[in-house]
Amino acid sequence: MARNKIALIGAGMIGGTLAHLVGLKELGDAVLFDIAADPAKGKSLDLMQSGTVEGFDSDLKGTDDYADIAGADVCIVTAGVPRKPGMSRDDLLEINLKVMKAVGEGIKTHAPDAFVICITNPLDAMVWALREFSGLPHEKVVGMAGVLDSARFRLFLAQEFNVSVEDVTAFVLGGHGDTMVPVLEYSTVAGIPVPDLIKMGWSTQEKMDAIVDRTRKGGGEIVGLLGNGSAYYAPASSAIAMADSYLKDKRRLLPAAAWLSGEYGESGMYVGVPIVIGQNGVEKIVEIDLGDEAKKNFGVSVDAVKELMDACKKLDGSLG
Ligand SMILES: NC(=O)c1ccc[n+]([C@@H]2O[C@H](COP(=O)([O-])OP(=O)(O)OC[C@H]3O[C@@H](n4cnc5c(N)ncnc54)[C@H](O)[C@@H]3O)[C@@H](O)[C@H]2O)c1
Ligand SMILES: O=C(O)C[C@H](O)C(=O)O
Repeated sequence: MARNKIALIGAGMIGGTLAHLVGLKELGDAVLFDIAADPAKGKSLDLMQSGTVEGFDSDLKGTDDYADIAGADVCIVTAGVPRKPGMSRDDLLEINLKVMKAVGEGIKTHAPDAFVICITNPLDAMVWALREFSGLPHEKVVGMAGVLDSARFRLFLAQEFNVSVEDVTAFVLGGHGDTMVPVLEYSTVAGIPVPDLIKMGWSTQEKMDAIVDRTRKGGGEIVGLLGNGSAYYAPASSAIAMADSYLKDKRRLLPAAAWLSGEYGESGMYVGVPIVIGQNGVEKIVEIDLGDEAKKNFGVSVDAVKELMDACKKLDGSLG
């Protein structure tokens, strides 16, 4: 049986970490595509040499030739630039939109059957633009952010309740920006809803509010500490969880930016919602019943994404 082929478009900090996880988890072979070919080739060699020690046989190839991604089962897109301290993700829009055009056309020509996971920021507008430029079916193009934001939310909740992260479930919905919506009423410890845990005296609403706030600012906290670039370990793990669900038809229910056509009262846009990922890509969009506050916050977040889409349309007439 042929191995899976995973194309990593962008071989920077997340791209390299993705390639390492592909090897360590024996998910298949990977192509590391980057406009900077030599660093991509160097990273690939270094990673394959780590495979000698770790005992994985993935073929990892660095390249700047789109022809090398032909036949990819999955493309994970991190090409572009990350933010620096003091910047918002939205400040990356103009430069990364141009990158999405080149990447979308490359995927359209060379890997039109792939399941595409976009990571590049500002995420919801970039995955929308990437889908437009690539012309791939909407159910085969998704954005990674919700798994990462929810992972942060789960970690902070696990630390507050002093329990294993394994037992904490939580959703962050909406756009991947300052308006994202961590949903406390759907967060649980081993199935016990967080609001019930507060009633039981395990924590307080004030502490939960602080955790929600820290989650919303979770990317910026790391950008500030790193000083030059943004998070990459957790983003890579999050995208691999999505790729794994697709490749193994696991049908995991994960929050991700997906194309809406009527769900949550919205159409013609990408935003973070719970989806089931299986062999066909987005198998289902799950419409959970949001409380009044979460619904209002989700609306604010949707409007913020729409503003970014409008900005993209002004910058590139073909998106009109
Ligand atoms: N969605 C999320 O949750 C999330 C999380 C973390 C980072 N990000 C975003 O992911 C992106 C990548 O982050 P990173 O830390 O890997 O950055 P990085 O700078 O380390 O890597 C980006 C790579 O893209 C390459 N590149 C630039 N233009 C290209 C093009 N036209 N074609 C191919 N490659 C190109 C660069 O040479 C570089 O190697 C950033 O936009 C960042 O904001 C998103
Ligand atoms: O914060 C960033 O700029 C990177 C990413 O979106 C994150 O949330 O870590």
